[in-house]
Amino acid sequence: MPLVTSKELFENAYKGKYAVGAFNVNNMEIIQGIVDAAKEEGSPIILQVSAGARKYANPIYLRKLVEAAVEDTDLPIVLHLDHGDSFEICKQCIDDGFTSVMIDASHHSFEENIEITKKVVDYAHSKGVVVEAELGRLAGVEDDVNVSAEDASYTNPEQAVEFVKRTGVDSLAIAIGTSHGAYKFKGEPKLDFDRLAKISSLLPNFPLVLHGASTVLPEFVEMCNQYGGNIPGAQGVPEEMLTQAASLGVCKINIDTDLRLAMTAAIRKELIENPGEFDPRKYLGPGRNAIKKMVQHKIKNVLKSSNSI
Ligand SMILES: O=C(CO)COP(=O)(O)O
Ligand SMILES: O=C[C@H](O)COP(=O)(O)O
Ligand SMILES: [Zn+2]
Ligand SMILES: [Zn+2]
Repeated sequence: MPLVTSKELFENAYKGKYAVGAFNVNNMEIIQGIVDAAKEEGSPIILQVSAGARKYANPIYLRKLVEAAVEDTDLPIVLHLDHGDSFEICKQCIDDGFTSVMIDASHHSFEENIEITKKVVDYAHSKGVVVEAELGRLAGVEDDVNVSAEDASYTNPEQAVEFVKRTGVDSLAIAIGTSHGAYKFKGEPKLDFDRLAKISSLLPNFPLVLHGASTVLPEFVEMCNQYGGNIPGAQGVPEEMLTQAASLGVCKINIDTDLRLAMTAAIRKELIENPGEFDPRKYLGPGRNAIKKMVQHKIKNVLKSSNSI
């Protein structure tokens, strides 16, 4: 099966009250770990590429690796641009064969966000590609720009309706208290579920997207710290909150930090326990396994998208 768009995946997810995982990819082992997990769970999957990933791995390599995953597994896989910050990068990815792009003009004014998003939607739709946009601002580090928690603002439900109507966008990332990275909450984790329910009720049958949705699993933070790491006070979104969000119209849940932590923890352990080892396969292999196990757990127990293809 060729790469797919997320249209049908989101329709099914919306009806089934589950979410499709969108995982960030940067190299072969990460792609293989995620895709193996999805294959075992019989789940569709979104592989997303950030501007940073394009810079690190070279866009051609990533695209070819994802094509290899499609050929190898026959799974419904979406190739998605994460946080595209201009029409130009979105167009580049659309022309390169991506089936989905995100235009993140959330740092612009409401009117400018609409204008930029609409331009991407018009081009993408003419090529059969779907578009995700963002309204509201997430706290934390995003797009290489530091947005302080005070500056972050949650999505306005009425504006969300107007935004979707005027842009024709296919899905919308909303801000309800999540943030990118490993330090999401200072005290008790808290998301604005009333706001999510309101947005969802005003936009029936419309897929919402949750960014900054890593849980920062204590198991991996502890393993990193045990084997020479220094990641104190890291905290993410509790898994039950993600499942709850999926039942309220969130059809796409973005996870990157949990991949980073799982892989790093496994590699740290391997290198410390086997100081004489210098074959990269001996530590990248366990890194890939750790990703597979973590993603399989997310798909099965948190996002609940198993056996949905
Ligand atoms: O939203 C994300 C990518 O767009 C990833 O969020 P995390 O940092 O919580 O994994
Ligand atoms: O949204 C942020 C993702 O985690 C991607 O991060 P990155 O820009 O460092 O690749
Ligand atoms: Zn953003
Ligand atoms: Zn994001």
